[in-house]
Amino acid sequence: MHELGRESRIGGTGTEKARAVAVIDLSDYEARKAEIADALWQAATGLGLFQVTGHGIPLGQIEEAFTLTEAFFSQPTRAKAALPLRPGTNAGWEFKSQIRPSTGTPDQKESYQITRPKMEGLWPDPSALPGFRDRMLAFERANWKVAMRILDAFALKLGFAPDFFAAAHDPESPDYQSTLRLIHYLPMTDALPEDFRGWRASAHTDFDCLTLLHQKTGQGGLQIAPGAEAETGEWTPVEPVTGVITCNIGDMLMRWSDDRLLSNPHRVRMPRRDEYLGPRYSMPFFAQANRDVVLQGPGRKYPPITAGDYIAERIRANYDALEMKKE
Ligand SMILES: O=C(O)CCC(=O)C(=O)O
Ligand SMILES: [Fe+2]
Repeated sequence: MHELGRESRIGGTGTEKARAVAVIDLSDYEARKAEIADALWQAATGLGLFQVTGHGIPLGQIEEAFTLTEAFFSQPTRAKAALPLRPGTNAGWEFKSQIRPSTGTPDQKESYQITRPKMEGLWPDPSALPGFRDRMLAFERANWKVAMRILDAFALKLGFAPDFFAAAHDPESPDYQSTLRLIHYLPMTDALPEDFRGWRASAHTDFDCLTLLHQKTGQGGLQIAPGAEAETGEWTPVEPVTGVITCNIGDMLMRWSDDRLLSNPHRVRMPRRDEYLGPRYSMPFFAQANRDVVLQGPGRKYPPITAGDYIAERIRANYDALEMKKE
């Protein structure tokens, strides 16, 4: 698949290049829909990444989710290992197991993923983390609502009916495959010189339609490179601000929009020795159409494929690229 060919060419270090990242206010959405849709479209067809404010998720709810995330990862390894990532799903805990074709090295992180229909037996012990399950499910739903609002603006521009994307991401369906991922990037306080050479998350594009990423003020490192610039290596830093949601287009929506909305490579670099060396926490929500939904763009540029088959193909292509790297 062509997305993968690109991913395996973008693993170099590159340079930094400042570019404006659009910050779009979503408040008073119904009354300002046309104007907001214009701003979202412009950003999503350009850099493929933008930030939103006025999204309706209270700051207190985001901060509470970060606090629960830190509490989750501070549990003993044995408690987390009892909730292992289930193969073929985005549900459960993993430690340094995500290897990207861009570098062939594991991301220096642990993560815990919540995908509604796949969580049986994968919730932490409520006596260790009271309220975790209910609060995280409420946070997941709050993110879903923001994602559906943004996707609705794209539907308007693409000529799809209102609520087209909400139906495609129906959370009550057993085929629901949108995911809230909690991430803990390891601290670098006691790191050896060679540890600074790796990546917290090496360059990749997301598989989904739209990613909503929560970052924390002071815990930076995210960079994006639009289009061909990933290959020439000019990466733009994205400022982390607690409460501001960073959004990027994923491969599924790029295909579904006949390549009009752009899924661009991004990565999380290691801190430099003179920067903040503590842990980094982030919480991306991946809006990914339900498995049974058929993806077909308005201009029919690509043959129809179900979202389930599309993801399976992407996972297989990633695996093959990694096998080639080993040879
Ligand atoms: O943690 C971040 O800032 C980005 C994470 C990311 O790109 C991903 O998990 O796909
Ligand atoms: Fe990503």
